[in-house]
Amino acid sequence: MPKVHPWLIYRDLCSKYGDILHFRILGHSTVILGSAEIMTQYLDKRSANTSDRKQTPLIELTGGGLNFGHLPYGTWWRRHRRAFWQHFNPSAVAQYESYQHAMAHKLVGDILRDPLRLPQHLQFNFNATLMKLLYNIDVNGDDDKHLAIVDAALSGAPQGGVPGKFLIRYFPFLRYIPDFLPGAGFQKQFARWQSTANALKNVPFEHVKAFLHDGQESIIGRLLDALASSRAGQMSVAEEEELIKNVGAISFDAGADTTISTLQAALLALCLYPDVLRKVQAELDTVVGPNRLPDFSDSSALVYLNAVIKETFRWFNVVPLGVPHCTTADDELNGYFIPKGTVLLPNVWVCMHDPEVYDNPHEFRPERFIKDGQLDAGARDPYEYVFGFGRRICPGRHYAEAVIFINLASILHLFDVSAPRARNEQPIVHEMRASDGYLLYPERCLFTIKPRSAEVESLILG
Ligand code: HEM
Repeated sequence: MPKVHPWLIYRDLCSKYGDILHFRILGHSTVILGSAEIMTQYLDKRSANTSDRKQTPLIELTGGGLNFGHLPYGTWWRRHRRAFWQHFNPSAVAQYESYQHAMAHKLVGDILRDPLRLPQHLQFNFNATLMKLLYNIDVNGDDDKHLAIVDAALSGAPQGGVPGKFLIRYFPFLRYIPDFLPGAGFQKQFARWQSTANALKNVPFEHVKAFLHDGQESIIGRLLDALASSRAGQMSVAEEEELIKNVGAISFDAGADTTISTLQAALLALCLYPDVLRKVQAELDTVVGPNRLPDFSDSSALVYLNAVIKETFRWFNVVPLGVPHCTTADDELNGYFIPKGTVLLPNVWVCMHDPEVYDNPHEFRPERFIKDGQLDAGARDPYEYVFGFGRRICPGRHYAEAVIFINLASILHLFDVSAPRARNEQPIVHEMRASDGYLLYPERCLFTIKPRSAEVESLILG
């Protein structure tokens, strides 16, 4: 399997052999789905048989056991998903808006005080907001112990997804090699990752349990209350608690890197396309005006900003090959036999950069989503692809969209972003490089960020 930008290699192979591409490696079948039509046909419309996940010991070993996104399709996964969705469906997410708005205000204050640490401020904002909503924990500054737990826990799991990084993926018996043998240093690394994942699952959860009867409101508290009032359920208390812990922990594991990476990509795009930045700021000036920060109620009037967000999702796919699905039973797709257990990889990147659908797809051009002054309902909508498919579609998508909207609107209303300049005054060109694993991260993400006017400070500080 190609390790570097595999979506480009699959695109070339698919243009030669068709949009269903089959590989067989060490007895395991993998199918690449190479067009938007085939992804919708197979992963959305036939999701009863295409919603499983391939199991590998690496999930547990790298601490990914807390992420129910890895669970096989079945009752245990469904229960997690139902509990998660209760608190992340559109009307639940709407209840978090006032806190998200307050945290966006804090974010612009942090940027004003210390603009050089923009990526760290974005990370703090995302994790601190979730820590409050999930556990009612107020974090204190960057060196907060709960944030340290999140950071430590998120370092392991993505490593398990790096193709070829650990041979255990292909030879599971290697997991039993004792750690004192030469070459078995990975065992110590696995032990560390599992211990940090356990801390993320347990420490904030125990905090909620300790304060459960003090009338404090939080998502995990509400799930625990529901557990207390339905003791006659089908699951033991231990199972229920395990599920609740996982619902909390996955929000960081699945949500943080994806959302922060998308926000950074939007800012990066606006550095590279200053005309787009000027247009979005003109819109904010008209709709929001100089005397307040943007709010969620401005969203329907901020057509251009919403198009910028859609274009960011299209232009920069954080998960370019989606999260692999897997078939539960033998199947047939357009005349091809698909064995049970086949891994299905949707090449999301290719359908977001299809020149037949998006003219000049490598250009960042939000106008492609606007018609007659409104968002164009006829344009291919990135939200239908970048958040995955069928029964596995990302259940955190409404939360992610809200975070991205309010933070981006607030930053762009108050600050100018541009590429930093080298000593010879030339702008430092940003590079888009894939980080390890299946997540794309804009690397070398450097910005110059400055208040748009002298009034910004008083607006932020009130
Ligand atoms: C830009 C932001 C995000 C993107 C692009 C994104 C994308 C994805 C994708 C592609 C999947 C796999 C879907 C599939 O299997 O077809 C997924 C799964 C998931 N995401 Fe997100 N996500 C984002 C943010 C979030 C946030 C903020 C949360 C939580 C608050 C979240 C929670 C989840 C969960 C729980 C799953 C597992 C679903 C399952 O397997 O049933 N995501 N996401």
